[in-house]
Amino acid sequence: MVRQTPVSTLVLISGGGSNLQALIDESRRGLPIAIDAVISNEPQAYGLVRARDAGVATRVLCHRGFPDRQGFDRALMRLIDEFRPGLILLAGFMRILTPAFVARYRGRLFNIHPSLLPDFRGLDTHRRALAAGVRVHGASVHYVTADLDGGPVVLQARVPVLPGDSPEVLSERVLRQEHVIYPLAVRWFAEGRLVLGDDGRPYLDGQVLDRPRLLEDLTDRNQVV
Ligand SMILES: Nc1nc2c(c(=O)[nH]1)N[C@@H](CN(C=O)c1ccc(C(=O)N[C@@H](CCC(=O)O)C(=O)O)cc1)CN2
Ligand SMILES: NCC(=O)N[C@@H]1O[C@H](COP(=O)([O-])[O-])[C@@H](O)[C@H]1O
Repeated sequence: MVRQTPVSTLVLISGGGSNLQALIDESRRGLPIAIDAVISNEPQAYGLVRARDAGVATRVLCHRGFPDRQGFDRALMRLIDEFRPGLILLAGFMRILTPAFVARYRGRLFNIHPSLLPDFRGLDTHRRALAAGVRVHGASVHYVTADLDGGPVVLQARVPVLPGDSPEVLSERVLRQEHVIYPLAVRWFAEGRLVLGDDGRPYLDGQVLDRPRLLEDLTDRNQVV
């Protein structure tokens, strides 16, 4: 049974918000989520402008105002819980979250990461991929756990690394794929098709995802939102 009621959703950002914009756009085209608020740890994040232009509530919680990571995360949890979301999406959110935070939102907390995990966890992925000489790069949607960028990956998209690519050119090629796979994975969750099992493994339509689905392998392309 595919759930149809839009899932209340919060999106956490730190920067430009292009993935946020893709989620806003797709929610207007039928993606069954209701983005109730966007929260940024950076007051100047352009994603806040995107949210306001879309009529989405915004909140700023600057991490610099807290003595430690735990204090910031406690305040962030209080703020999030005011909205009682069914889904929390990290979209260019640049803070490592504490184990208490990820435990509270287990199974309904996702991130979009600009590499083919488990390769290139962390930051600066495009420069590192070029330095490593990989021929294929890409993006991953994963559940967020205490293991930084180590949570179960549910969907990936691959892009070629071309001769002469700079980190900026490569990041744009990856970003275009991010804007496809994030809304698709979110749709799977919002429709009740994607769950995180008690065993810590992801299940799609009742079948364990023992490896990420690849966008290019999805025969039913109209699954692509
Ligand atoms: N507990 C987890 N927290 C976060 C995860 C995760 O999987 N588990 N994903 C990251 C997203 N991310 C990469 O996709 C990422 C973001 C930030 C950092 C990082 O080193 N942050 C520094 C500050 C960097 C800065 O302010 O520019 C920090 O928090 O000290 C690494 C990976 C989101 N959180
Ligand atoms: N480690 C987290 C991370 O690097 N996230 C990455 O930040 C970029 C900007 O996103 P945005 O345009 O959606 O703000 C995106 O490529 C996203 O994957």
